[in-house]
Amino acid sequence: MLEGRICFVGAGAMAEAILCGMLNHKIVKPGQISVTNRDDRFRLDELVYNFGVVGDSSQKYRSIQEADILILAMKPKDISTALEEIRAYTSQEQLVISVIAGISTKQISEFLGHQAPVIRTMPNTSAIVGLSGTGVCAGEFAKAEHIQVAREIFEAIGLVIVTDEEKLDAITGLSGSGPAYVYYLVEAMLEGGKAVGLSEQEAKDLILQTVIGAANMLIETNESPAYLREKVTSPNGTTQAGLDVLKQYQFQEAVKQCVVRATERSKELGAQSSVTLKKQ
Ligand SMILES: NC(=O)C1=CN([C@@H]2O[C@H](COP(=O)(O)OP(=O)(O)OC[C@H]3O[C@@H](n4cnc5c(N)ncnc54)[C@H](O)[C@@H]3O)[C@@H](O)[C@H]2O)C=CC1
Ligand SMILES: O=C(O)[C@@H]1CCC=N1
Repeated sequence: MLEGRICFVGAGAMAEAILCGMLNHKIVKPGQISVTNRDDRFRLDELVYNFGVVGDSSQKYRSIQEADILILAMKPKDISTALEEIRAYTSQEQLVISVIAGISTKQISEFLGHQAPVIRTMPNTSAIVGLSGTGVCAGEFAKAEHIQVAREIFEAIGLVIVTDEEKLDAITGLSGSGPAYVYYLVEAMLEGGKAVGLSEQEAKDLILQTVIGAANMLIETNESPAYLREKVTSPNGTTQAGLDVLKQYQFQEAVKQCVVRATERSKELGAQSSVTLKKQ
């Protein structure tokens, strides 16, 4: 169990995924968690109703002030306004954990204007089912004990890799955004299944089992994806015919460039926020 109070600043999809994962894994009680956002009290009511957390918009600053851990979960474009509004209610005694794409620990410290320990993370929405892959790194003022707290939170919602901050943009482009790439593939396979005469339900059931089966094969056999692919591919068989079409459309290069571009975008989001900070 984690001790103390946790306050989410930003109460959208990612905040919900993390708090849902933490509660499912019972590392905190609902009463330890507060949720705050800019001004949408209906959204807070929804989280209070669904999870039993604390979400009284009239107590926003008090929730922030009384928190031991602040989890920053607003969009990168909103961080400067958000921290400008709340920084007077934050202190160096608090641990600040960010899930925001592209924003460095140094930028967060500059926005806060004090030396609170900052941990930058990049989870993904599979946190809801306890299967996030999360990259975690420490900022200048964070110590091993702070990494340990972040590890405890994010291990409750999946796998954690503690790493250097220079890798966080890459983790954002690979596994932060990664679930969307897999869903996109599933969408395409659904269309394929329907094009060859399966019903939507038949195609969906078979695709999901195929994705789960392939993921489990990768984990349990510890074989490379290339080796496992070759085992499926009989010479001149059906898989070979299908993969030839993927090659024709440069599937592997497209996916590689997708990760590269998403990583670049993470860096751009950070750079855009620095510009906002300088203008203040
Ligand atoms: N959705 C995803 O798959 C992932 C998102 N992230 C990161 O998580 C962060 C949040 O993303 P989502 O939850 O998807 O966004 P969202 O749009 O669902 O939620 C954003 C929340 O921030 C709040 N907010 C906006 N301005 C604010 C302000 N000035 N003060 C306080 N709260 C404010 C909004 O009211 C909303 O509750 C982003 O920075 C994103 O980069 C990280 C990993 C995965
Ligand atoms: O698309 C985004 O910017 C966020 C960050 C990682 C996943 N979603």
